[in-house]
Amino acid sequence: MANNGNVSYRHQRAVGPATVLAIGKATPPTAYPQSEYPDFFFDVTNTNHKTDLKAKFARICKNSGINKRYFHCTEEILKANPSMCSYKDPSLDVRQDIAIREVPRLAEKAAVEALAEWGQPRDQITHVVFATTSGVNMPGADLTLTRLLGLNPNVNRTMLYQQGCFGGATVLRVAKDLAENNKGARVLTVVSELTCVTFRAPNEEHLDNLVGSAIFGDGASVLIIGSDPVPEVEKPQFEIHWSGETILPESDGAIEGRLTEAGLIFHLLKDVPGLISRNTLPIFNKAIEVAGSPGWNDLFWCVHPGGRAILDEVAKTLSLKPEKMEATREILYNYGNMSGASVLFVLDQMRRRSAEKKSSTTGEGCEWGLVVGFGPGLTVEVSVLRAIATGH
Ligand SMILES: CC(=O)CC(=O)SCCNC(=O)CCNC(=O)[C@H](O)C(C)(C)COP(=O)(O)OP(=O)(O)OC[C@H]1O[C@@H](n2cnc3c(N)ncnc32)[C@H](O)[C@@H]1OP(=O)(O)O
Repeated sequence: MANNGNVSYRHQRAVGPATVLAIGKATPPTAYPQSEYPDFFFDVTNTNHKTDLKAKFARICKNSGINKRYFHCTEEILKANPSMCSYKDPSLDVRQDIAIREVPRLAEKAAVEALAEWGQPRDQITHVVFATTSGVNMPGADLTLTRLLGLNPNVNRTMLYQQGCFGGATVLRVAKDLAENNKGARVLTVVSELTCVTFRAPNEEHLDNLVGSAIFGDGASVLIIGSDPVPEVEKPQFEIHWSGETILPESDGAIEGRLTEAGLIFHLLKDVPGLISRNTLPIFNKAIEVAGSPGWNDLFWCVHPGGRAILDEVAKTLSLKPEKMEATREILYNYGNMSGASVLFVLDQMRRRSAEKKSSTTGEGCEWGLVVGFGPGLTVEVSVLRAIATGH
């Protein structure tokens, strides 16, 4: 009897590792140049009289490594919702109204791109894993997206709210387990983030909010993940060989968010870059064992572009060559920090750069690479990916 049970379990599982079969991404249509953002931000929040604060904000924007960001909340939307433009007026209802409607819509845009690349019928999607830190409701954004896309109502859904910025790596971990443990599974893996929940006026007493206002942006990314790709039909981009997460020591309160009547209020300690760079070696070392522990510069790197200083510190600690962070810095430059969606934009950038440069693998010539997310906890979440040979 026991043997029969084992055999039946084995048949339910896939043979090979989970693979990334397609990647789609989306932003709202309106881009805001970072050089013009201080004027926009202080105008729309009626705070131009705070000249010192504005000068400091302009300095932070200039040093952010960001060229532009995309926002759903245009001047018109913000002016129509003045409570969002105050520092802490009650505004949760207004913010929730926007997030509940727009988070799945932005995800839909990214999903349509991913589904087109994948090229298979939508009813072959067996699972949806959806993460967002932007709003919360029942039933969740996963159900709305399932309806918007016309997926099978029997699709197995997992909704992850309030993961913060490590959500992009969490969805990879969850999708990997689903794909490998359910033969034939095709997992629509989604992160969609909007700053409508955090946008607020600047305040001298809350300088970490000022930093957030200089770096956060809107975006959604969707991956299709499955094991045992159908030869000649599905085109795997990366294999996922290991995923895990850790809580960094002595990091309580370093990144926090609290959902309040005034929306989501963020707190960031100044030492976030130091805390991350000083404490991530153990999880990186553990992760790369699966790849035979190659050198840091032998890997390709997809890091959550949380802030320029974090990337600088991580690169310095690991003595990474400048090119190792280029894909990550390009996403920071072109989109800012889109919370959990960002690191999956970086993964897309990695394969695009590899194609443009005719690299021998989808990881710019490297066989192995890391996807690194971090966020509240401080939590660091890592996946080890194996790139696919391109034939060049
Ligand atoms: C949401 C999630 O779950 C996950 C996330 O991604 S959370 C976001 C994580 N990102 C961060 O924490 C940002 C890390 N910081 C940075 O990248 C850089 O500080 C920056 C790009 C924002 C600015 O860089 P910079 O201008 O070169 O220099 P830096 O000295 O660091 O900061 C500029 C000013 O902001 C202040 N500042 C920076 N971080 C601050 C913080 N967390 N709280 C309060 N003040 C802060 C500095 O004290 C400094 O003030 P002065 O000008 O008065 O000296």
